[in-house]
Order: sequence, then structure tokens, then C-alpha cells
Amino acid sequence: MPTLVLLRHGESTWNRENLFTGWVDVDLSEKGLKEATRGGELLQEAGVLPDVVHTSLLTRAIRTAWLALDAAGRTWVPVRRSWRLNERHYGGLQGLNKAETLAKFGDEQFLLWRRSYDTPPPPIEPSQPSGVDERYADLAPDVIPLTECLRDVVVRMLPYWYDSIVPDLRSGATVLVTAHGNSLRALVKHLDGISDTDIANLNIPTGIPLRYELDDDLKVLDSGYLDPAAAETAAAAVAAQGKKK
Ligand SMILES: O=C(O)[C@@H](CO)OP(=O)(O)O
Repeated sequence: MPTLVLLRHGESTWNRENLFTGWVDVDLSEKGLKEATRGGELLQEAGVLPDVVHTSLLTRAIRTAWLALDAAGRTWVPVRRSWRLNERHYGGLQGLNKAETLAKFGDEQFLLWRRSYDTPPPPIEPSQPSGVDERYADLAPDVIPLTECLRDVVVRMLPYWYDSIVPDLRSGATVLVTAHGNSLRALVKHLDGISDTDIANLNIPTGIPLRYELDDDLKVLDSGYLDPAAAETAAAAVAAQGKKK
């Protein structure tokens, strides 16, 4: 029975400062380093030991994978990375403070940009931090986003799911995917068949492994966070980030 574990990176320095991040390559905060290690301890305690790890190209996810695998005693497993697991590109919101953005544009617009399925934020301006650098040099320029809604993330993430993650699952491996709040929301939407409307209510906490048991056709048999109480509190905090000072 294939096992898939989704792990959002630990708190980043921009999560701590309550800034929209997207493709900007910020690192983990002190708290985020500890969360990543705790994530690996939870894996080990639950006996969920990854045979392979897939990460985005962003440092916060890569470092989380390192720390979690180290804590779980699995530093030696094969690693695969793809831009398709990157955080959603936040367009013209990248680098802006979430509380200030909510105060400026109001609840409805803020929620539309942040959690609606198909309304992207305005495209990024040349003066804003794009996060695009040499690691994307081999991509066709027209696949590098200027902004993304969650639907765009689903569309660019699914080819990687089908071509790289699914073959590992079908080989019987326990697969760890270390990625981001919105790239994982896209994957959870696909796995759990969540509607375009209901996905707005899903928030993924940092550093807490979410385990899926799948059948041979990769349908979900069972799923849950390895620390459900902590996940519930932390997901509520993510949902309320606009209100944070
Ligand atoms: O800023 C971001 O890139 C994401 C994840 O940190 O934020 P949000 O939860 O607001 O979509």
C-alpha cells in the first residue's frame, strides 16, 4: 500500500515577518529550523520512513527536507527536485505585508487573491522581487509565471505528480514531498477531490507531516496529520495571517 507524506517547509523568515513570499527564495527562521527537525522526529516516531524525497527548488523546502530526513535517519534516500513543486508565484503581492494588504484592499479582495481558486493577484512589476534566477535557466521563458492563482499551480504541478511522484508510489516506495502552502494545497485538492469553492478553506501548517495511505490505484484510503492537534491550531493561525500585527 503506497504511503505519501506531504510536508510544508518550516516557518520562513518572511512567514515570520508576515510577508507574501511566493517564488522569493527566503530561508527558514530559527523556529522553522526546529519545526523541520520536529517534522522528521514525527516521521520516525510514527515509523513512516521515506524511501525517496521530492522537493521544490526553493531553499526553505530543501532545508526542511534535509533537517527532517536527518531527524528521521534517512539522509541517504534519493532526492528529486522540480520547479513544479515551487510555491505559487504571488505576482504583485510578493514582498508585501499581509496585514497591510488586508487593511489597504479589504477582506473580500484579500481573500480573493489569497485563497480563491481562479483569481490571480496582479502580475509582478519589474521593481518587485521575482525570485527568478539561474536555477530556472533551462525553462522556456513562457512557463515562468508573472503571477499565479491556485488553478495555475494545479496545472503546472500535476505533470510532475504524474510523471515523477506517481511512479515512485507505484513502485511501493514511501514518498516524502517537501513543498509549500499553496503547491501542497494544489496537491491535496487533487488527492481529496476538493471542490474549487471548498479549497478556499484549506490551510496547511508548517512543519507537520500529513500522511496519506493510498490504494494501488492511488485513491486515498486514509489520511491525517502526524500531530493532529498541533496541525489544527497552526492551520487556523495560517488562515488568520492577514489579521496578524
Ligand atoms: O506567502 C506565501 O507565499 C504563502 C505561503 O507562505 O502565503 P499564503 O498562505 O498567504 O498563501
